[in-house]
Amino acid sequence: MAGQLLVLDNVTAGYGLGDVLHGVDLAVSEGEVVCLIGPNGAGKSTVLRTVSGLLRPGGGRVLLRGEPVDALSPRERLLRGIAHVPQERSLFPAMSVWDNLLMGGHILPGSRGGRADVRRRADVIAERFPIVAARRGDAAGSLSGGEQKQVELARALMLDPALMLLDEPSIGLEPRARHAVFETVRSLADGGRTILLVEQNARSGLAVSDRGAIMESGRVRLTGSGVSLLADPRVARLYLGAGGGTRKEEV
Ligand SMILES: Nc1ncnc2c1ncn2[C@@H]1O[C@H](COP(=O)(O)OP(=O)(O)OP(=O)(O)O)[C@@H](O)[C@H]1O
Repeated sequence: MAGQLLVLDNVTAGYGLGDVLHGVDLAVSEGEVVCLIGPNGAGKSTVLRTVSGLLRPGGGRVLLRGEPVDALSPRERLLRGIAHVPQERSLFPAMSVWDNLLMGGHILPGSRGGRADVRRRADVIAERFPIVAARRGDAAGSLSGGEQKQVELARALMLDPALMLLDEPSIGLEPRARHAVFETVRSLADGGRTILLVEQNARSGLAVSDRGAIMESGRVRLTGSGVSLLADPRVARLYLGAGGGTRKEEV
């Protein structure tokens, strides 16, 4: 299909004790936001790791713009535009917010990586993330979890990535910070960013996504538009909380 940025074709992968992914097929088009949902242990984070290169697939292919990237290192994939924001905190806590942001750009090769270019890009991004401007000199570790997540998202944007992989960005955050994360994802989506998102807050995740993909036991079982999955009674019963009502922990 034209415009497909990322394709996973029959991908198998695991951590040495047998496969966790048992033939994952998934495609993400340019400019599309796709949300992976499913029970704990279904393999959602593992899918993101096979895309960013933290894990090599045992079988199948991962294609970026039609070219296999399976053999590339995480760094090489980053340079091709795949930015992974992991679930766990990933800022350097003793470094300032600003230096953390600049770190996001230093991998840029050649002239794109010139210090002035990196600073200019950081200035542009700081305008979009008020927390970066407000706390730029503070140690990143002194920020709340939600604020750190915003800085992580800002840092990932330093490379102007072709594809953002966001692993449960709302997990563990209090409601206001969770809301802010979904607002950020929505504004990235509105700006045309291509995103593969993993979310436990399935309702909120699907609401900011063009499409959802439901994973179970290492396979994608069902895909559909975010709107259609939200309206599907089986999906509502299994993944969105009984009766389709908004669960307390959701935005
Ligand atoms: N580093 C690892 N080493 C060994 N096994 C792992 C590792 N990471 C994940 N697993 C196992 O792989 C399986 C899938 O985990 P994964 O984190 O991809 O699931 P998930 O769908 O993202 O679920 P969750 O919402 O719980 O994170 C689980 O059985 C998990 O225990």
